[in-house]
Amino acid sequence: MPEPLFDRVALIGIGLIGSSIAHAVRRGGLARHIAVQTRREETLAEAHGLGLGDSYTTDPAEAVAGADLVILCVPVGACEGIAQAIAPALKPGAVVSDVGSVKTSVVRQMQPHLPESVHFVPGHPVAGTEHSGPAAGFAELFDNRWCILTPPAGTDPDAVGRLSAFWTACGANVEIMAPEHHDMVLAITSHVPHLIAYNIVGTAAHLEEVTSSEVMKFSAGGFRDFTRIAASDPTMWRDVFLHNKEAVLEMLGRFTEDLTALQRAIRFGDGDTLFDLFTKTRAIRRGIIEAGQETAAPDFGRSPHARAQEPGE
Ligand SMILES: NC(=O)c1ccc[n+]([C@@H]2O[C@H](COP(=O)([O-])OP(=O)(O)OC[C@H]3O[C@@H](n4cnc5c(N)ncnc54)[C@H](O)[C@@H]3O)[C@@H](O)[C@H]2O)c1
Ligand SMILES: O=C(O)C(=O)C[C@]1(C(=O)O)C=C[C@@H](O)C=C1
Repeated sequence: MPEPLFDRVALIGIGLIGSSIAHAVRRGGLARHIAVQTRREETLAEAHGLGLGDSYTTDPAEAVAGADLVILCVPVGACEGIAQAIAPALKPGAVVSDVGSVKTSVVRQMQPHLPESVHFVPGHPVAGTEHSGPAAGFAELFDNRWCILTPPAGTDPDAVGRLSAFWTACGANVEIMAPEHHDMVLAITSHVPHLIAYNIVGTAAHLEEVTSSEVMKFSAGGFRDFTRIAASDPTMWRDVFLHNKEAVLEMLGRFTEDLTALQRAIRFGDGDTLFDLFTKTRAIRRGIIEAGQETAAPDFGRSPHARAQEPGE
Protein backbone atom coordinates (compact mmCIF):
# COMPACT_ATOMS: atom_id res chain seq x y z
CA MET A 1 0.00 0.00 0.00
CA PRO A 2 1.51 3.45 -0.94
CA GLU A 3 1.94 6.25 1.64
CA PRO A 4 -1.45 7.85 2.46
CA LEU A 5 -1.95 11.25 0.76
CA PHE A 6 -3.04 12.84 4.06
CA ASP A 7 -2.36 11.85 7.63
CA ARG A 8 -5.69 13.00 9.10
CA VAL A 9 -8.86 13.83 7.14
CA ALA A 10 -11.79 15.57 8.86
CA LEU A 11 -15.25 15.14 7.36
CA ILE A 12 -17.67 17.80 8.57
CA GLY A 13 -21.11 16.33 7.81
CA ILE A 14 -21.50 12.61 7.13
CA GLY A 15 -24.44 12.22 4.74
CA LEU A 16 -24.36 10.77 1.22
CA ILE A 17 -21.24 12.64 0.12
CA GLY A 18 -19.32 12.58 3.43
CA SER A 19 -19.88 8.84 3.85
CA SER A 20 -18.98 8.14 0.21
CA ILE A 21 -15.69 10.01 0.74
CA ALA A 22 -15.08 7.94 3.90
CA HIS A 23 -15.61 4.71 1.93
CA ALA A 24 -13.36 5.92 -0.91
CA VAL A 25 -10.64 6.94 1.59
CA ARG A 26 -10.78 3.46 3.16
CA ARG A 27 -10.79 1.74 -0.24
CA GLY A 28 -7.68 3.63 -1.40
CA GLY A 29 -5.87 3.89 1.97
CA LEU A 30 -5.81 7.66 1.40
CA ALA A 31 -5.52 8.72 5.06
CA ARG A 32 -4.32 7.29 8.38
CA HIS A 33 -7.22 8.74 10.37
CA ILE A 34 -10.74 9.84 9.44
CA ALA A 35 -12.36 12.24 11.94
CA VAL A 36 -16.16 12.35 11.55
CA GLN A 37 -18.30 15.26 12.71
CA THR A 38 -22.01 15.82 12.48
CA ARG A 39 -24.57 17.89 14.40
CA ARG A 40 -26.88 15.21 15.74
CA GLU A 41 -25.89 12.41 18.14
CA GLU A 42 -28.19 9.94 16.30
CA THR A 43 -26.45 10.54 12.96
CA LEU A 44 -23.06 10.28 14.63
CA ALA A 45 -24.07 6.96 16.21
CA GLU A 46 -25.25 5.73 12.81
CA ALA A 47 -21.90 6.72 11.23
CA HIS A 48 -20.10 4.97 14.10
CA GLY A 49 -22.18 1.83 13.59
CA LEU A 50 -21.23 1.84 9.90
CA GLY A 51 -17.54 2.20 10.83
CA LEU A 52 -17.11 5.29 8.66
CA GLY A 53 -14.45 6.97 10.81
CA ASP A 54 -11.71 6.52 13.39
CA SER A 55 -13.01 9.24 15.74
CA TYR A 56 -16.44 10.84 16.16
CA THR A 57 -17.60 14.17 17.57
CA THR A 58 -20.45 16.67 17.32
CA ASP A 59 -17.93 19.52 17.71
CA PRO A 60 -16.53 20.75 14.36
CA ALA A 61 -13.52 22.45 16.02
CA GLU A 62 -12.57 19.20 17.75
CA ALA A 63 -12.85 17.27 14.45
CA VAL A 64 -10.53 19.60 12.50
CA ALA A 65 -7.83 19.84 15.20
CA GLY A 66 -4.65 18.35 13.70
CA ALA A 67 -6.32 17.54 10.35
CA ASP A 68 -4.30 17.98 7.13
CA LEU A 69 -7.44 17.87 4.99
CA VAL A 70 -10.81 19.25 6.08
CA ILE A 71 -13.84 18.71 3.83
CA LEU A 72 -17.22 20.32 4.56
CA CYS A 73 -19.93 17.88 3.41
CA VAL A 74 -22.96 19.89 4.57
CA PRO A 75 -25.76 21.81 2.83
CA VAL A 76 -24.40 24.93 1.11
CA GLY A 77 -26.25 27.28 3.50
CA ALA A 78 -24.39 25.86 6.53
CA CYS A 79 -20.86 26.68 5.29
CA GLU A 80 -20.41 30.12 6.85
CA GLY A 81 -21.31 29.03 10.39
CA ILE A 82 -18.98 26.05 10.13
CA ALA A 83 -16.10 28.15 8.73
CA GLN A 84 -16.49 30.44 11.75
CA ALA A 85 -16.57 27.51 14.16
CA ILE A 86 -13.50 25.71 12.78
CA ALA A 87 -11.26 28.71 11.97
CA PRO A 88 -9.46 28.95 15.35
CA ALA A 89 -8.79 25.18 15.46
CA LEU A 90 -7.39 24.70 11.94
CA LYS A 91 -3.84 23.38 11.64
CA PRO A 92 -1.50 25.74 9.74
CA GLY A 93 -0.85 24.33 6.25
CA ALA A 94 -4.13 22.33 6.22
CA VAL A 95 -6.11 22.08 2.98
CA VAL A 96 -9.71 23.21 3.60
CA SER A 97 -12.32 22.19 1.04
CA ASP A 98 -16.02 21.44 0.59
CA VAL A 99 -18.29 19.48 -1.76
CA GLY A 100 -21.12 22.01 -2.21
CA SER A 101 -23.15 22.07 -5.42
CA VAL A 102 -22.72 25.88 -5.60
CA LYS A 103 -19.29 27.51 -5.51
CA THR A 104 -19.43 31.35 -5.60
CA SER A 105 -21.57 31.50 -2.47
CA VAL A 106 -19.37 28.99 -0.62
CA VAL A 107 -16.27 31.09 -1.40
CA ARG A 108 -18.08 34.24 -0.17
CA GLN A 109 -19.28 32.49 2.99
CA MET A 110 -16.04 30.77 3.98
CA GLN A 111 -13.03 32.75 2.75
CA PRO A 112 -13.38 35.78 5.08
CA HIS A 113 -13.31 33.51 8.15
CA LEU A 114 -10.38 31.24 7.27
CA PRO A 115 -6.87 32.07 8.55
CA GLU A 116 -4.18 32.83 5.96
CA SER A 117 -2.16 29.88 7.24
CA VAL A 118 -4.52 27.35 5.54
CA HIS A 119 -5.10 26.58 1.86
CA PHE A 120 -8.72 27.02 0.79
CA VAL A 121 -9.60 24.93 -2.28
CA PRO A 122 -13.39 24.63 -2.79
CA GLY A 123 -14.60 21.53 -4.66
CA HIS A 124 -17.65 19.83 -6.12
CA PRO A 125 -17.79 16.14 -7.01
CA VAL A 126 -20.40 16.02 -9.78
CA ALA A 127 -21.84 12.71 -8.63
CA GLY A 128 -24.75 11.88 -6.42
CA THR A 129 -28.06 10.13 -5.94
CA GLU A 130 -31.46 11.08 -4.54
CA HIS A 131 -30.58 9.39 -1.23
CA SER A 132 -29.14 11.07 1.85
CA GLY A 133 -27.65 10.21 5.24
CA PRO A 134 -24.63 8.14 6.34
CA ALA A 135 -26.02 4.79 5.09
CA ALA A 136 -26.50 6.11 1.55
CA GLY A 137 -22.79 6.39 0.71
CA PHE A 138 -20.67 3.96 -1.31
CA ALA A 139 -17.01 3.94 -2.37
CA GLU A 140 -17.72 3.82 -6.12
CA LEU A 141 -19.82 7.01 -6.21
CA PHE A 142 -17.00 9.14 -7.64
CA ASP A 143 -15.54 6.57 -10.04
CA ASN A 144 -15.15 8.10 -13.50
CA ARG A 145 -17.15 11.21 -12.49
CA TRP A 146 -15.96 14.81 -12.59
CA CYS A 147 -14.74 16.65 -9.53
CA ILE A 148 -14.52 20.41 -10.12
CA LEU A 149 -12.10 22.47 -8.01
CA THR A 150 -12.43 26.27 -7.85
CA PRO A 151 -9.31 27.58 -6.05
CA PRO A 152 -9.25 31.36 -5.56
CA ALA A 153 -6.53 33.22 -7.52
CA GLY A 154 -3.16 32.93 -5.79
CA THR A 155 -3.86 29.58 -4.07
CA ASP A 156 -0.72 27.51 -3.48
CA PRO A 157 -0.47 25.17 -6.52
CA ASP A 158 0.95 22.43 -4.29
CA ALA A 159 -2.24 22.44 -2.17
CA VAL A 160 -4.38 22.29 -5.32
CA GLY A 161 -2.20 19.42 -6.56
CA ARG A 162 -2.60 17.49 -3.30
CA LEU A 163 -6.40 17.86 -3.34
CA SER A 164 -6.49 16.90 -7.05
CA ALA A 165 -4.46 13.77 -6.24
CA PHE A 166 -6.94 12.98 -3.45
CA TRP A 167 -9.96 13.18 -5.76
CA THR A 168 -8.17 11.25 -8.49
CA ALA A 169 -7.47 8.52 -5.92
CA CYS A 170 -11.21 8.59 -5.03
CA GLY A 171 -11.84 7.67 -8.70
CA ALA A 172 -12.77 11.10 -10.09
CA ASN A 173 -11.48 13.14 -13.03
CA VAL A 174 -10.46 16.59 -11.80
CA GLU A 175 -11.13 19.89 -13.61
CA ILE A 176 -10.20 23.38 -12.40
CA MET A 177 -12.70 26.19 -13.02
CA ALA A 178 -13.66 29.68 -11.85
CA PRO A 179 -16.55 29.52 -9.31
CA GLU A 180 -18.80 31.79 -11.41
CA HIS A 181 -18.34 29.58 -14.47
CA HIS A 182 -19.05 26.48 -12.37
CA ASP A 183 -22.30 27.99 -11.11
CA MET A 184 -23.49 28.93 -14.61
CA VAL A 185 -22.73 25.47 -16.06
CA LEU A 186 -24.26 23.56 -13.14
CA ALA A 187 -27.33 25.81 -13.18
CA ILE A 188 -28.35 24.39 -16.58
CA THR A 189 -27.01 20.83 -16.24
CA SER A 190 -28.08 20.10 -12.65
CA HIS A 191 -30.01 22.84 -10.84
CA VAL A 192 -32.69 23.69 -13.44
CA PRO A 193 -33.28 19.97 -14.21
CA HIS A 194 -33.96 19.40 -10.50
CA LEU A 195 -36.36 22.36 -10.40
CA ILE A 196 -38.19 20.97 -13.44
CA ALA A 197 -38.48 17.57 -11.75
CA TYR A 198 -39.79 19.08 -8.50
CA ASN A 199 -42.26 21.16 -10.51
CA ILE A 200 -43.62 18.45 -12.80
CA VAL A 201 -44.14 16.03 -9.92
CA GLY A 202 -45.80 18.84 -7.94
CA THR A 203 -48.07 19.68 -10.90
CA ALA A 204 -49.10 16.04 -11.35
CA ALA A 205 -49.76 15.67 -7.61
CA HIS A 206 -51.90 18.82 -7.66
CA LEU A 207 -53.81 17.57 -10.71
CA GLU A 208 -54.49 14.29 -8.94
CA GLU A 209 -55.77 16.22 -5.92
CA VAL A 210 -58.06 18.64 -7.75
CA THR A 211 -59.45 16.10 -10.21
CA SER A 212 -59.66 13.34 -7.58
CA SER A 213 -58.28 11.00 -10.24
CA GLU A 214 -55.44 8.52 -10.36
CA VAL A 215 -52.60 10.34 -12.11
CA MET A 216 -49.53 8.90 -10.38
CA LYS A 217 -50.76 5.29 -10.67
CA PHE A 218 -50.38 5.32 -14.43
CA SER A 219 -46.97 6.98 -14.51
CA ALA A 220 -44.52 5.12 -16.71
CA GLY A 221 -40.80 5.45 -17.52
CA GLY A 222 -40.39 9.18 -18.21
CA PHE A 223 -42.41 10.45 -15.26
CA ARG A 224 -40.89 7.88 -12.90
CA ASP A 225 -37.43 9.20 -13.80
CA PHE A 226 -38.64 12.66 -12.75
CA THR A 227 -39.97 11.28 -9.45
CA ARG A 228 -36.51 9.88 -8.66
CA ILE A 229 -34.91 13.30 -9.06
CA ALA A 230 -37.80 14.94 -7.16
CA ALA A 231 -37.08 12.64 -4.19
CA SER A 232 -33.73 14.43 -3.64
CA ASP A 233 -32.97 16.02 -0.27
CA PRO A 234 -35.21 19.09 0.39
CA THR A 235 -32.67 20.96 2.58
CA MET A 236 -29.81 20.49 0.14
CA TRP A 237 -31.86 21.66 -2.83
CA ARG A 238 -33.50 24.59 -1.01
CA ASP A 239 -29.98 25.82 -0.30
CA VAL A 240 -28.79 25.26 -3.89
CA PHE A 241 -31.56 27.49 -5.26
CA LEU A 242 -31.17 30.19 -2.61
CA HIS A 243 -27.38 30.29 -3.14
CA ASN A 244 -27.22 30.10 -6.95
CA LYS A 245 -30.09 32.51 -7.51
CA GLU A 246 -28.72 34.63 -10.40
CA ALA A 247 -27.39 31.77 -12.53
CA VAL A 248 -30.56 29.69 -12.01
CA LEU A 249 -32.82 32.64 -12.91
CA GLU A 250 -30.72 33.34 -16.04
CA MET A 251 -30.96 29.71 -17.19
CA LEU A 252 -34.66 29.50 -16.32
CA GLY A 253 -35.24 32.55 -18.53
CA ARG A 254 -33.58 30.83 -21.50
CA PHE A 255 -35.39 27.58 -20.76
CA THR A 256 -38.76 29.35 -20.65
CA GLU A 257 -38.13 31.08 -24.01
CA ASP A 258 -37.24 27.76 -25.64
CA LEU A 259 -40.27 26.08 -24.08
CA THR A 260 -42.52 28.83 -25.43
CA ALA A 261 -41.06 28.23 -28.92
CA LEU A 262 -42.00 24.55 -28.62
CA GLN A 263 -45.47 25.50 -27.39
CA ARG A 264 -45.87 27.64 -30.55
CA ALA A 265 -44.63 24.80 -32.76
CA ILE A 266 -47.28 22.48 -31.29
CA ARG A 267 -50.03 25.11 -31.60
CA PHE A 268 -49.26 25.81 -35.27
CA GLY A 269 -48.56 22.21 -36.26
CA ASP A 270 -44.89 22.94 -37.00
CA GLY A 271 -43.69 19.34 -36.98
CA ASP A 272 -40.30 20.20 -38.53
CA THR A 273 -39.29 22.30 -35.51
CA LEU A 274 -40.22 19.47 -33.14
CA PHE A 275 -38.57 16.78 -35.27
CA ASP A 276 -35.33 18.78 -35.72
CA LEU A 277 -34.94 19.43 -31.98
CA PHE A 278 -35.72 15.83 -31.03
CA THR A 279 -33.18 14.59 -33.62
CA LYS A 280 -30.52 16.90 -32.20
CA THR A 281 -31.18 15.90 -28.57
CA ARG A 282 -31.13 12.18 -29.45
CA ALA A 283 -27.66 12.68 -31.00
CA ILE A 284 -26.51 14.46 -27.81
CA ARG A 285 -27.61 11.52 -25.64
CA ARG A 286 -25.93 9.00 -27.98
CA GLY A 287 -22.73 11.08 -27.92
CA ILE A 288 -22.72 10.98 -24.11
CA ILE A 289 -23.07 7.18 -24.13
CA GLU A 290 -20.33 6.79 -26.75
CA ALA A 291 -18.03 8.99 -24.66
CA GLY A 292 -18.54 6.52 -21.81
CA GLN A 293 -20.01 9.11 -19.43
CA GLU A 294 -23.26 7.21 -19.02
CA THR A 295 -24.54 3.69 -19.45
CA ALA A 296 -27.37 2.98 -21.87
CA ALA A 297 -29.56 1.65 -19.07
CA PRO A 298 -28.59 3.64 -15.95
CA ASP A 299 -29.31 2.19 -12.52
CA PHE A 300 -29.87 5.78 -11.38
CA GLY A 301 -26.66 5.85 -9.40
CA ARG A 302 -28.10 3.92 -6.51
CA SER A 303 -25.82 1.94 -4.26
CA PRO A 304 -26.48 -1.79 -4.00
CA HIS A 305 -27.45 -1.05 -0.38
CA ALA A 306 -29.98 1.62 -1.35
CA ARG A 307 -31.40 -0.56 -4.15
CA ALA A 308 -31.93 -3.39 -1.69
CA GLN A 309 -34.06 -1.02 0.41
CA GLU A 310 -36.38 -0.24 -2.48
CA PRO A 311 -38.77 -3.12 -3.09
CA GLY A 312 -40.80 -2.84 -6.23
CA GLU A 313 -38.25 -0.64 -8.02
N1 LIG B 1 -26.61 14.61 -2.96
C1 LIG B 1 -25.95 14.83 -4.09
O1 LIG B 1 -26.32 14.31 -5.14
C2 LIG B 1 -24.75 15.74 -4.06
C3 LIG B 1 -23.78 15.62 -5.06
C4 LIG B 1 -22.65 16.44 -5.03
C5 LIG B 1 -22.53 17.41 -4.03
N2 LIG B 1 -23.51 17.53 -3.08
C6 LIG B 1 -23.35 18.54 -2.04
O2 LIG B 1 -22.84 17.86 -0.91
C7 LIG B 1 -23.28 18.49 0.29
C8 LIG B 1 -23.87 17.43 1.21
O3 LIG B 1 -24.92 16.77 0.55
P1 LIG B 1 -25.34 15.28 0.93
O4 LIG B 1 -26.08 14.76 -0.25
O5 LIG B 1 -24.22 14.52 1.48
O6 LIG B 1 -26.41 15.60 2.08
P2 LIG B 1 -26.94 14.69 3.28
O7 LIG B 1 -28.25 15.27 3.66
O8 LIG B 1 -26.87 13.26 2.95
O9 LIG B 1 -25.88 15.01 4.44
C9 LIG B 1 -25.71 16.30 4.97
C10 LIG B 1 -24.89 16.27 6.25
O10 LIG B 1 -24.78 17.62 6.74
C11 LIG B 1 -25.27 17.71 8.08
N3 LIG B 1 -25.96 19.01 8.24
C12 LIG B 1 -27.13 19.35 7.71
N4 LIG B 1 -27.44 20.62 8.04
C13 LIG B 1 -26.42 21.09 8.77
C14 LIG B 1 -26.15 22.32 9.40
N5 LIG B 1 -27.01 23.34 9.31
N6 LIG B 1 -25.00 22.45 10.10
C15 LIG B 1 -24.14 21.40 10.19
N7 LIG B 1 -24.34 20.21 9.60
C16 LIG B 1 -25.46 20.06 8.90
C17 LIG B 1 -26.21 16.53 8.23
O11 LIG B 1 -26.33 16.15 9.57
C18 LIG B 1 -25.48 15.47 7.38
O12 LIG B 1 -24.44 14.88 8.15
C19 LIG B 1 -24.26 19.58 -0.13
O13 LIG B 1 -23.64 20.82 -0.09
C20 LIG B 1 -24.60 19.23 -1.57
O14 LIG B 1 -24.90 20.38 -2.32
C21 LIG B 1 -24.60 16.69 -3.06
O1 LIG C 1 -27.87 11.65 -10.03
C1 LIG C 1 -28.39 12.36 -9.19
O2 LIG C 1 -29.24 11.97 -8.41
C2 LIG C 1 -27.96 13.75 -9.07
O3 LIG C 1 -28.80 14.56 -9.00
C3 LIG C 1 -26.54 14.09 -8.99
C4 LIG C 1 -26.17 15.55 -9.17
C5 LIG C 1 -26.57 15.99 -10.58
O4 LIG C 1 -27.40 16.86 -10.76
O5 LIG C 1 -25.96 15.46 -11.52
C6 LIG C 1 -26.87 16.39 -8.17
C7 LIG C 1 -26.28 17.40 -7.52
C8 LIG C 1 -24.84 17.46 -7.39
O6 LIG C 1 -24.33 18.67 -7.07
C9 LIG C 1 -24.12 16.67 -8.35
C10 LIG C 1 -24.73 15.66 -9.00
